[in-house]
Parts: sequence; C-alpha cells; structure tokens
Amino acid sequence: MPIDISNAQNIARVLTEALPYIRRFSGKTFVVKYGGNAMKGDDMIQSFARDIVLMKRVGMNPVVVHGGGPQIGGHLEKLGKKSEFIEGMRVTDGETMDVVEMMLGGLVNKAIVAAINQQGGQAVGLTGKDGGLIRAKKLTIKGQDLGQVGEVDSIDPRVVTHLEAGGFIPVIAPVGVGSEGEAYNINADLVAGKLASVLKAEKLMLLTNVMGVKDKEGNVLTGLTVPQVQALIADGTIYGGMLPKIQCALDAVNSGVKTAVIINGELDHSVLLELFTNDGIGTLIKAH
Ligand SMILES: Nc1ncnc2c1ncn2[C@@H]1O[C@H](COP(=O)(O)OP(=O)(O)O)[C@@H](O)[C@H]1O
Ligand SMILES: CC(=O)N[C@@H](CCC(=O)OP(=O)(O)O)C(=O)O
Repeated sequence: MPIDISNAQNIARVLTEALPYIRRFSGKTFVVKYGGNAMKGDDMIQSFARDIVLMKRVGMNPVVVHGGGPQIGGHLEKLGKKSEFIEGMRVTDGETMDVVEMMLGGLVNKAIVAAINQQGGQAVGLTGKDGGLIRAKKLTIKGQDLGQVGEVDSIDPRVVTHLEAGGFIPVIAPVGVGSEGEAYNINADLVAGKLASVLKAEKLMLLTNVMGVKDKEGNVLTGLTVPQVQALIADGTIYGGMLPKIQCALDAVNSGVKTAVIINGELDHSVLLELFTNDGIGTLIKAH
C-alpha cells in the first residue's frame, strides 16, 4: 500500500527519505506521461500539476507528455462518430484527426498548462509540430491501414531543451508531422518513450488508472525485468492499452533511460511518492 501522507508523522518520514533523492535527481530530466484516464476532473489535474511544479522547484527538469484518449472519444461520441481500436491504437480518418488535434493540442494541452501555471510553474504547451519536435511516419499493424495513425520517425529535442534551460516546463501533445506536412495521431506512450530515450532521461514515468502491472491474480508486480515482461505479454497477462505502455517502457530502458515506472496517476501525489520514497509505488521496469 502507498504511504498515507495525511498525517504529520508520515509526512516527516517522507521528507527525511526525500532529501537524498532530491540531491541525486537535481538537474536530471524526467519524462512524465500523463494518461487521459488519470485526468478525471480539475482536482486530479491540479494535484498532478502541484507535483510537477514541486519537481521543478527542487531542481529537476520534468517534461510532460500527455494523452487524452477518453477526451477524444467523448468528443467523437458527441459528433456521432464511433471509435475503433486496433491493438490499442485509434483508427484515425481525416475527420477524427481534426478532433484529435483539437482535443490534444487545444483543450487537453491547455488544461494541463493552465493547471501548472496556477500552481506556480511556467508551462509551455506544444504539439510535435512545434519547433519540428516530432517527425512521424504512418504506422501499420499487421498490414492493416489505421489511417493517420503515426509512429515516431525522429525527434528534434532542441525546443524542449531550450525551454528546460529557460526554466519552463514543456507540455507535449502527441501529434506528429509527416514529410508532406500532414498530421499524425501518435499514441502518447510511444512519444513519451522515444522522448525519454532522446533526452537520456533519468526516468520515464507513465501515469495511468491502475496501480501498476498486475499478474493473473490481480496483484501488482512491483519490479519487472525485460525477460519477465516478455513472458507476461506472451501468456496474455498484459493486453490492450497496457501493451504499448509496457513496450515503450522496455524500449526506453533498452536505450539508456535508467528506469521506467508505471504508476496510478489517480492517486494524490503519486509522482512524489514514487520519486521520493525508498519503496516507491507502482511497477518499476529495469533492463536487467
Ligand atoms: N497486466 C495488466 N495490469 C494492469 N493493467 C492492465 C494489464 N493488462 C491490461 N491492462 C489494462 O491497461 C489499462 C491501461 O492502459 P490505457 O487504458 O491505455 O491507459 P492510459 O489511457 O492511461 O494510457 C488498464 O486500465 C487495464 O485495463
Ligand atoms: C493512435 C492513438 O491511439 N492515439 C491516441 C492518442 C491519445 C492517447 O494516447 O491518450 P491516452 O494516453 O489517454 O490513452 C488516441 O487517439 O487516443
């Protein structure tokens, strides 16, 4: 169970434990992926924003990549459009792409930016189109055409590093741009994983709506290595939306990111509890 920080004794314990981590993480980059499922209402977004601002205030460099799947789905529903998913990816025709860009680059991005600024930070919202951040190419799964669904072709992180150096917190929507200037809808986990690799992040943090990766009995697995994850995928224990999440966590730790962690973003202060307590929370993924 995560530590309860609603009483003074526990807060004191957390503060004492936190100090060495604050020193160790100072100046390091942390890519935090904020999933749409963990953004239910303003209170949850404000609580997330408070953690991000605190990270920045103690000298760390948080980079936020956000999703917004449920928010896109809700708007499509209002328009009378049904969403179809193939292996966790939303089939994206031209009309859907417009909604994706409006929701991710507009409403969702600005809600997070506003919350961070309200909590005393200075956030700047971007999509992958800004500063040439995310070059994308069309993604096909097992020969099926998913429309304007993309994967990351390359990342030019300069806009992010400039913002970091200027004291800003980048907040990135997972929309990429193709060689002809066309927009691509990219799963936010994939963007977060690639960005963490390119930025050589200390940690990739994936915030979702479950306590971590669970085994067949529903117990949260606190630590996993690459071979263990592969076995859980092979026997079907990991499926659906957890698949791209775990895959990008694996890719990140295999390409130089020290650790990746899957945690419950619905939980108050989940980011701080993961970073600054000895036990952490959720599922930690390491290369070995
Ligand atoms: N082994 C597993 N452990 C935990 N969750 C799993 C597992 N396999 C599949 N899932 C599903 O993955 C979901 C998280 O992925 P997703 O809905 O795409 O989240 P997000 O929107 O935060 O990216 C969980 O809500 C759960 O239904
Ligand atoms: C291709 C694809 O599926 N893109 C996602 C992008 C948003 C996302 O990834 O949001 P979550 O992190 O909240 O799931 C989508 O259209 O829903």
